Amino acid sequence: MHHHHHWQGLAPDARGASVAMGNFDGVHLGHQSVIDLARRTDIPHDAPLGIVTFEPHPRQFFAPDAPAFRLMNPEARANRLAKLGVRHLYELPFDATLASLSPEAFARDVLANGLGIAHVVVGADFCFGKGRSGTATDLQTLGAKYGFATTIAPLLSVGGTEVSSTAIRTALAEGRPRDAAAMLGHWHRIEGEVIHGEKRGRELGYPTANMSVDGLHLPRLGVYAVKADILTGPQAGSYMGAASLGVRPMFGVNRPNLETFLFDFKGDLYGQHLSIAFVDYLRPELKFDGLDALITQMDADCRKARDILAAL
Ligand SMILES: Cc1cc2nc3c(=O)[nH]c(=O)nc-3n(C[C@H](O)[C@H](O)[C@H](O)COP(=O)(O)O)c2cc1C
Ligand SMILES: Nc1ncnc2c1ncn2[C@@H]1O[C@H](COP(=O)(O)OP(=O)(O)O)[C@@H](O)[C@H]1O
Repeated sequence: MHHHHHWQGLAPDARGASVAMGNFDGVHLGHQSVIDLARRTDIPHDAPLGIVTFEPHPRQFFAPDAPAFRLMNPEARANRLAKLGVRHLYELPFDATLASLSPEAFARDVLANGLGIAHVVVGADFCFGKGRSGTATDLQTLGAKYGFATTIAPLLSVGGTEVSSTAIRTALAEGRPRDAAAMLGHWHRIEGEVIHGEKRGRELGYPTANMSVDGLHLPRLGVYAVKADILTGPQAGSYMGAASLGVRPMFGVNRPNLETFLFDFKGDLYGQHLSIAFVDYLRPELKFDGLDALITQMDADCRKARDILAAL
């Protein structure tokens, strides 16, 4: 995967390319259809498939203090896109200059003259340019004027709900990870490095690999049945587990994090990269009357999670 961060310096590989454009937060089924259309469209130069996206997410740029809403961090997004065969990722730095471009200036200066793309695919709800004033059909009109083809991908529905990053956020916030997965086309995952915690898990008989969830949209806080993939290190592989997403009310008020106990695993995970897939919501976090009660409940959580995961 090649990352290209600057459009003004010209990214030569985008000359004649077919690109999919959007925020791709979550890389859900709608995004996958946009990418498929970009891939399938014959283009004269046989240029590799590209993505044009924005970093930071435009919403983050306009409301930096709003609650974190991203489904995945930029690294996880890049990894997921790479798995779909994307070779070139054009991450346009979303700043005051880019935000102030009119739809026409964006199409002309960024897409046509800057990147030099031959073909762009966007979802039907794509908006662009100052004040989000340009629509997908405006892009088509501007493409005809400045020399690139535009394909508009229809929106998808799953189970009667239009697939969108917003609908996925809602499903996750309501503790419905399977509904989110149906729209994503894959399990919702949180990926990151294992960090040090309070060293309390091992005392309880449940060591937990801790991960930061800062900057991410939070699924409903509580205990989940999860699939856990160790991505790096000598013990890389797939495991099942039970995880707690939250503030650990047993132990005071803490910053939310994700703590995963991996079944049938022994070893050192500090510094390794983990990908945790949310499969089922089991229960809210609770403040128990003593550690024994917590441990008894964790035993029950793990039995339940094993049953659920064995049935996948
Ligand atoms: C399956 C499971 C269930 C948990 N349930 C709760 C809970 O109900 N209340 C709570 O305060 N913490 C809960 N925790 C979080 C533990 O408090 C936390 O993992 C433990 O304190 C270890 O922290 P440490 O990794 O920082 O040492 C749970 C953890 C797991 C793995
Ligand atoms: N089955 C397991 N699941 C999760 N972590 C494990 C497991 N076995 C060993 N570990 C190790 O133990 C650490 C967690 O132990 P814990 O006492 O909770 O420490 P911390 O508070 O630093 O998270 C993990 O980061 C990992 O290195």
